[in-house]
Amino acid sequence: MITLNHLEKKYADTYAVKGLSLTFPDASITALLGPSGCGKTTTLRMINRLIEPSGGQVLLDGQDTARLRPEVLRRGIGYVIQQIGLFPHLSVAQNVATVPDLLGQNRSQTAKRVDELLSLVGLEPSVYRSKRPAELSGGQAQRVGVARALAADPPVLLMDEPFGALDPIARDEVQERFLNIQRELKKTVVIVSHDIDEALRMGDYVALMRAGELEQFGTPDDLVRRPASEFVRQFLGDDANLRQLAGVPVRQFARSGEAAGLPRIEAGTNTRTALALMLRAGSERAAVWEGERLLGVVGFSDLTRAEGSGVAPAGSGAADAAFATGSSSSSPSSGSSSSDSLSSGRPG
Ligand SMILES: Nc1ncnc2c1ncn2[C@@H]1O[C@H](COP(=O)(O)OP(=O)(O)OP(=O)(O)O)[C@@H](O)[C@H]1O
Repeated sequence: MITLNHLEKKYADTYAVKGLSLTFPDASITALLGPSGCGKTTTLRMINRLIEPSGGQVLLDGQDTARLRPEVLRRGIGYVIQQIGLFPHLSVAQNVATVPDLLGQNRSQTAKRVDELLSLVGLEPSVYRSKRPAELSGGQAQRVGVARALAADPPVLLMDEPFGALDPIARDEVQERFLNIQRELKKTVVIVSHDIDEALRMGDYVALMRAGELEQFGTPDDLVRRPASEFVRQFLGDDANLRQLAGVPVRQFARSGEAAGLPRIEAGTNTRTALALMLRAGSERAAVWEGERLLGVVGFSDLTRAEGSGVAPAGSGAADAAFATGSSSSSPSSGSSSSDSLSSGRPG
């Protein structure tokens, strides 16, 4: 658990971060969100002591990080940044293995782990392990960066706009992959973002900052439905409900029911996309699968009446708007069934 205790950073007579007290819950993703210059990166870099605080404390599992040697501290903290900084002269595999190699870990075990991690981030090891960074696309390089940060198996992962350089489609995919990885690895993750969609989608919790201070901490639902101030409401914008719906995986709506013959939908598919896919398939219900495991079924009306779930408030229009992003000319009961479009909707 990471706790910030009246954390401060002052440059000359201006505070970049001021009196920040906040706990990042274990095994969860917390998004640090806020306008440019509000102190997100400074906060993140005070956690791994790339920036030394001017006041206050960072506690890691109750221990004051100021008392640890920075290099010892950083061994337990992965760090992913937008400019990934892969070593150009090393292969992808060597880049991922940087920390395990530094720590003198067993070579063959490391090689196995590197392959596992490359597969996890969606890079086929046999294709990518020998490539040089210059041969990768931006998105592939960022995946290698994530794999490298995970290679040392740190309990804590700090990510500073890790997907910022990606185009929207690639970003969607890498975010989804990361969420899948996180469901398995359950790291304590702090992710800096100024992208509201990303924060609402990725964050189990969101810490919204303003001018170096904390404006609100809560679940995405808290911020969207119970904004603590006019600033929060305005920052999230009028379409916050719709955005949140876009960030909610359809697994949240899966319930027991007869799944035989229903088109398949991957559990990680976001609700807005799920609605569009069901429309396209002309099916009012779909079976929700998590890989090989059937989670249950979901009905069109469950998604369009998301208000009951605490996802979108009644009368928000969120569900209607989500509906319209699909195929607005067809109705759920029209059109031919195409389970292919459902099952190929999103990587599981
Ligand atoms: N080395 C420095 N010297 C002086 N001021 C600094 C320094 N580093 C950051 N600042 C100031 O501290 C404030 C917070 O910066 P920080 O980079 O943490 O913001 P941010 O929220 O991450 O912004 P962005 O989203 O634009 O990256 C800014 O006003 C910035 O100008």
